[in-house]
Amino acid sequence: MKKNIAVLAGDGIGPEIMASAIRVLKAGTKSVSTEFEYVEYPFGGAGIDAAGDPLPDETIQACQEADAILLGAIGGPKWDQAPKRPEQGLLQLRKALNLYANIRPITVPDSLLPLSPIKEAIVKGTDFVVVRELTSGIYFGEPRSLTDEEAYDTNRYQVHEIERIVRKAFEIAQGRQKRLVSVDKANVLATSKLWRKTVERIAKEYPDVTVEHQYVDAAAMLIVQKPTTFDVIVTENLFGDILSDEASVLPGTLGVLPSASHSESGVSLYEPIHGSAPDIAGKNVANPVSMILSATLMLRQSFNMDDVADQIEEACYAVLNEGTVTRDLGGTAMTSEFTDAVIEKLS
Ligand SMILES: NC(=O)c1ccc[n+]([C@@H]2O[C@H](COP(=O)([O-])OP(=O)(O)OC[C@H]3O[C@@H](n4cnc5c(N)ncnc54)[C@H](O)[C@@H]3O)[C@@H](O)[C@H]2O)c1
Ligand SMILES: CC(C)[C@H](C(=O)O)[C@@H](O)C(=O)O
Ligand SMILES: [Mg+2]
Repeated sequence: MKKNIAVLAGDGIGPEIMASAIRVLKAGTKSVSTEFEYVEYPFGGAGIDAAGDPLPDETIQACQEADAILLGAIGGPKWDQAPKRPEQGLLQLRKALNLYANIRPITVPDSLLPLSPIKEAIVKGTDFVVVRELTSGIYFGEPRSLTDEEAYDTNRYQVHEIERIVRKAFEIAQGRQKRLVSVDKANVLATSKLWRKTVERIAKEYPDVTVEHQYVDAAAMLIVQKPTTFDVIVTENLFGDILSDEASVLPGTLGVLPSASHSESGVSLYEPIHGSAPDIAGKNVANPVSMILSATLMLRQSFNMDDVADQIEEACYAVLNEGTVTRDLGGTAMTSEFTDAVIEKLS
């Protein structure tokens, strides 16, 4: 059996961490019967440079036909003034593929406890999932306007968009600790009032899951104050973006956090939660764990290959445990050295 993986390495550290993840994937899957074919397509700033568009036609078509998509990261100062920025290409891709459910697991493996900036007593055992709505809300709402005098965006949610992400979160909670926290700003926002009402209604379909509502400002505090109290968090697009970056303080770096994005029935996309890190790009110092773990999410969620995913994850954690860590975690390992060490564990 052959699986076609569309590879969108993107910009900045994207190509560096993608090269690492693909090397690890090749090592981890070398003795399985499934054959993986990795084909690169231009995307983001690299898409603008190659084809004048952050999401060239060839790229979107290849993504639609692929068995899974691996995405590195996009963006950077080079394209900040471009008529269509790399970030627009990313939003367009998510929308075109209907990737409404962005799953962001936040874990702090024991190997990272000594490196976390937060006290071990607080952070030990952190293991929760942010279920972020990804194709609606203020990112996509119309009208929007920008002049020198005034600017506005529109936060809009239709009830069916809330229903499907909330159901997804309940299903994920059912497979975990059965505790769901819905994060909103229902004391102020109309969208959040509809969100909360919808969660209350859908909750009746999942009586085995306990539900709590938190305002986003309080949730932002609790994530770093009592991270182990969370199991599954469901929230709208913008809040999910912000809270998941905040949660990277728990493991100590954005460089270890992966994500998976799913539609109702089409292809899924796997990408780190962080960006292209222009400040460290091209230096072989980026932490590739976020991309490697995104690849393991692909193995699990698109191909049911839990065994290989387990082996790769264990290899990563073993290497971290030995103190081979990149600069973001206070170490000196280069991206390629870390990758070599993971591959050695797999062989
Ligand atoms: N999904 C995406 O492709 C995505 C996500 C977020 C931001 N962006 C874009 O990336 C560009 C840079 O944004 P930013 O600087 O605000 O955020 P960023 O996530 O790129 O970087 C924030 C900080 O985290 C560090 N960091 C991120 N990933 C790392 C890794 N793997 N290893 C080590 N350190 C890492 C960076 O060096 C930087 O100090 C912008 O153009 C932004 O729009 C893209
Ligand atoms: C680059 C940007 C559009 C994107 C987002 O806000 O969704 C990023 O921050 C992310 O988290 O993937
Ligand atoms: Mg983000």
